[in-house]
Amino acid sequence: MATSNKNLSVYDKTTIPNANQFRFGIVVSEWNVEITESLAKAAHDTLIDCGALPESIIRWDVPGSFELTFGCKKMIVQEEVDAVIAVGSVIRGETSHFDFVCSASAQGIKDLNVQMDTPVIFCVLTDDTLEQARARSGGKHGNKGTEAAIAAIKMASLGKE
Ligand SMILES: Nc1c(NC[C@H](O)[C@H](O)[C@H](O)CO)[nH]c(=O)[nH]c1=O
Ligand SMILES: CC(=O)[C@@H](O)COP(=O)(O)O
Repeated sequence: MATSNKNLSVYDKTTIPNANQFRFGIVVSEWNVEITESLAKAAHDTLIDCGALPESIIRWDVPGSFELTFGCKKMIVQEEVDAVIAVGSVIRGETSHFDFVCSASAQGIKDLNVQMDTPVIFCVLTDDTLEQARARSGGKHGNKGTEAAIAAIKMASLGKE
């Protein structure tokens, strides 16, 4: 199912564990800051809406999506968090750099989920245009930050019911 058929901001709180028992990390890329700030705000606000305490949400910023892997790993090691949300926006340019940044960030975050015991949520938009990114960070398709926050709560509670 494509994003166009599933609004990223729709969730049913009755199906989501209370987030008040968990600590969350949010690691945010500074590239395409208009997009990443919208994603990060939606993630933060959704965590709060689902019961997370403001003092239980820790935010760090990194230069770009390539650095998300290191930032999330350091967050897991240094802070006692129950889940980390990796926030980025990669937008295609003139060269193949887009492919390498997308692949590296996706593979790096996947590797953290294999190697570490703390879930890392992939909240990285990989778009061909700024219009596509805007549509998925608070536009017509909702906000991927909201989707990521819900995933973070569900993964933090996995096996703890
Ligand atoms: N072009 C984008 C980048 N590029 C920067 C890399 O992520 C990285 O910071 C740099 O190569 C130094 O290691 N990053 C994004 O997040 N989004 C882009 O569109
Ligand atoms: C995703 C990127 O790294 C890209 O935006 C950089 O642009 P370009 O490929 O034109 O150098």
